[in-house]
Amino acid sequence: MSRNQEHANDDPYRSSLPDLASRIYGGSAAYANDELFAERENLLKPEEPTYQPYSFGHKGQIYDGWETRRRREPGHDHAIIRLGLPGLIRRLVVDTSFFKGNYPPEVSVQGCAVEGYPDPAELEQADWEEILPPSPVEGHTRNVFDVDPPHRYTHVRLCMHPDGGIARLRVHGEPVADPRWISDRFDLAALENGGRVTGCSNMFFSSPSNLFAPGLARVMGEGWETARRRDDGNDWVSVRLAAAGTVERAEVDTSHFKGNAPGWASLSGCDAREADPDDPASWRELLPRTRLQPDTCHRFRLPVRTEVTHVRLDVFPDGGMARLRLHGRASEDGSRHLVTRWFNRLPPSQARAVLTGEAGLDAAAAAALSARRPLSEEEALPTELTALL
Ligand SMILES: NC(=O)NC(NC(N)=O)C(=O)[O-]
Repeated sequence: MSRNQEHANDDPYRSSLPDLASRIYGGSAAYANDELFAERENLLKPEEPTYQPYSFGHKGQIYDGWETRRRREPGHDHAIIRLGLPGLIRRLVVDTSFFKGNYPPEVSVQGCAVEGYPDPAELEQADWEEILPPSPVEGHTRNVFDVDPPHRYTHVRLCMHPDGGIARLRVHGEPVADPRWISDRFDLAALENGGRVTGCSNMFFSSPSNLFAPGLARVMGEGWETARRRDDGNDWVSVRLAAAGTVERAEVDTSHFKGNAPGWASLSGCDAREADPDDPASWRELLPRTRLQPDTCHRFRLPVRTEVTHVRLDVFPDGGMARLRLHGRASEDGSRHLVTRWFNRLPPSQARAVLTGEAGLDAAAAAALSARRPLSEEEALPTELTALL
């Protein structure tokens, strides 16, 4: 774990991972033991925090964050967040912007993974695992912590030692889909299914990860937008699919981009199981250069159907796009990858709950299968797991 109180932009890889807790992806501030001064929901707002000096409500100065009262008893304050995208957490940003005389001297973060829809009282009883031990933070600062916990979490708990206020909590990480919710044909590029941006020519105005976010973009800022190009090249983004598979249909959505949609787009694919994605010769055209309209969701059936692990979108010459959907089917080894990646990363308590619940194993058999992890992606799946799909 490393700590950096300057700025997250030193390592674009981790900060460009999606914020698993963001309200944009359905994150929810399920509980806080106290929020007298400012509400816990502010923690998950996608926009940067703001502050207006000398603005007083009934409880005190108004802050854009989560703020508890001054503690007069021993202990600490905590909030529980349900991740919109459960996954592997790689970077925490504890943003104390504008909290100067009232930030917590230390914070800690734990994670848990639970089946179903627990209420706050049930969540308090979950098996919480340490992600960040109590660690000092500065006021009015983006406090960045790189972390590598081994498990896929559905919830995180943020603790302030002993009390205070935090503007935003960002939980950057790699979403890991629950394969029980993946159907035969699905969006192989969607973040929620495990698609991940691997490269991009330009992200001046907004992040390419937005292309693969759930739902529709509400405004231009929720898409991917490049700067105006002043050379002969073209902009592009590449994505590693959630699983190896065949893309059958693409949705190329330029909604909200009216004066800045690309004129044309093309798609190409690469199979990293047998070729190097860094070698331009490894890429094969899936959709030829095709004219686009501004502010339009285009749907294309792909003329070339071949198994790929990566897809690249080229836009000509530049511009912005709201969403890119790549609907298709996982290959046999791709399906196996989706199941093993999920199952191997479940904390032991959730693995046992899955196996004794839906899979119907007794406690001893569940413990034995759980202990066989990590399962190899090369071998056939145990029947108890295929039965869940
Ligand atoms: N001026 C303050 O910010 N005071 C208090 N906080 C709010 N929100 O008024 C406090 O005690 O932390």
